Amino acid sequence: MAQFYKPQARTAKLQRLTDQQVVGLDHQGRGVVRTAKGVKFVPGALPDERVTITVQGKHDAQLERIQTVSEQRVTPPCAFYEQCGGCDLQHLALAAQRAHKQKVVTEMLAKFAQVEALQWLEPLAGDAWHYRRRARLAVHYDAKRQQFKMGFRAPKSKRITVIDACLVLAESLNKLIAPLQHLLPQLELVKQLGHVELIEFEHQVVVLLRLREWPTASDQNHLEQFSKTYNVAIWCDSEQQLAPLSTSEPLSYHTVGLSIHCSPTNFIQAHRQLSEIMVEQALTWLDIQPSDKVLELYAGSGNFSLPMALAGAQVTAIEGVASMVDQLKANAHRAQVNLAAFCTDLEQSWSSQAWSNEQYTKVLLDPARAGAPHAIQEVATRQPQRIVYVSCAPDTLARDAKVLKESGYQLKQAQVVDMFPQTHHIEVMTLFERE
Ligand SMILES: C[S@@+](CC[C@H](N)C(=O)[O-])C[C@H]1O[C@@H](n2cnc3c(N)ncnc32)[C@H](O)[C@@H]1O
Repeated sequence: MAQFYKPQARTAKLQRLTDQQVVGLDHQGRGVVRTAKGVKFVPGALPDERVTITVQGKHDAQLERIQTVSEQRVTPPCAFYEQCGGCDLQHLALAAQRAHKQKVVTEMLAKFAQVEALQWLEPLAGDAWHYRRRARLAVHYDAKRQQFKMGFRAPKSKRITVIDACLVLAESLNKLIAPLQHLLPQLELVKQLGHVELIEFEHQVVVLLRLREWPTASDQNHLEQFSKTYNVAIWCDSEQQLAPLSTSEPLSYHTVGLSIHCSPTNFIQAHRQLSEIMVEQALTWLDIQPSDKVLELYAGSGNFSLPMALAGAQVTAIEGVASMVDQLKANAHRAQVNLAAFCTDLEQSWSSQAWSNEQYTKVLLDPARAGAPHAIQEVATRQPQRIVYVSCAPDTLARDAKVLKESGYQLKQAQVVDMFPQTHHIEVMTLFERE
């Protein structure tokens, strides 16, 4: 029989390093340690601490022991903190979290764009606990063992950390977790459940079940009962349809000056207080006048565009998801404001888009984490007076800020929005003006 050479499986050697100095925090909230063998990133470690670490790869290391504890270290109050991948900065005092976020943005702007803000405003801050109005819970059902798991993913893993409460979720959502853990394994649909979303709207809390098929009559009865007991609307999103199982109040969220109707699958800003405060700040920075023609990019269902139109500007809103553009148009019609909305992929050439030939005085953009690599070039060539760029990723903001700087814009103001307390995620607003 032919024999083949089989290389031995390589087992990574774990190296333990004691008494290491933590010199900073990176943009993912990990402690930075400079060892003789290069920089290592250590989740859980804080600047000014001396620590023992186990090196786990070229750049990764695990925190084993803290010899000297930072004055900024606090005890994480969440029982699942060690296993859950959700909040990775609970061990850092809140003021230090905010200062760290501002530092990360400052450094990225300097390093990648050679841009410095003329003025940093104090972070926009709200509740630091029970603030999140939307959560997606991962689920897994092991049919053999009849074991159901629902929770958040563990750090850097597909493993689910089962939870019965979450300290950053709005109370209206938090109180549903334990009852859902009890209900869902009893239903037939548990075998085909993709995930569960909990969303707090203005007048209605929604439990959204992602399924392959519509629930059976028996499951519908159980869910109906749950809906009455906990005063929530159950929505199902199957391959065939997205609809509430029974009656649901119209779904809406409040922004400056009006309520915006939306669907449970539409994007809404995470923090239940800060979304509206952030919109107010954008309106102030843009200094909206009735003579303004404003272009809003990545507009969602109109969180910024509708208040700008209510303030009297002529607004053109662009969004890539058709259902959100439909919502935006319906909301504009309801509010009787001067607003045009178009469904366009902003990362494709704008040359065939009639709306792009208009002259705009001001631009607001709020892209997803990928930023706006193409759109920012298009904006820069049009030379609006003011640009407000809202970002949830400082690295792509810095990349796009470089384009604005090279096109004659100055970064006048910047402000961290503490949209995701207890996590390393950063939201920041910036105001650019033509020099
Ligand atoms: C961070 S959300 C902001 C939504 C809105 N500004 C708000 O406050 O609710 C980003 C939005 O950009 C949209 N989007 C992402 N990539 C896009 C693209 N290439 N073209 C157009 N829209 C896009 C998403 O669908 C999402 O609605």
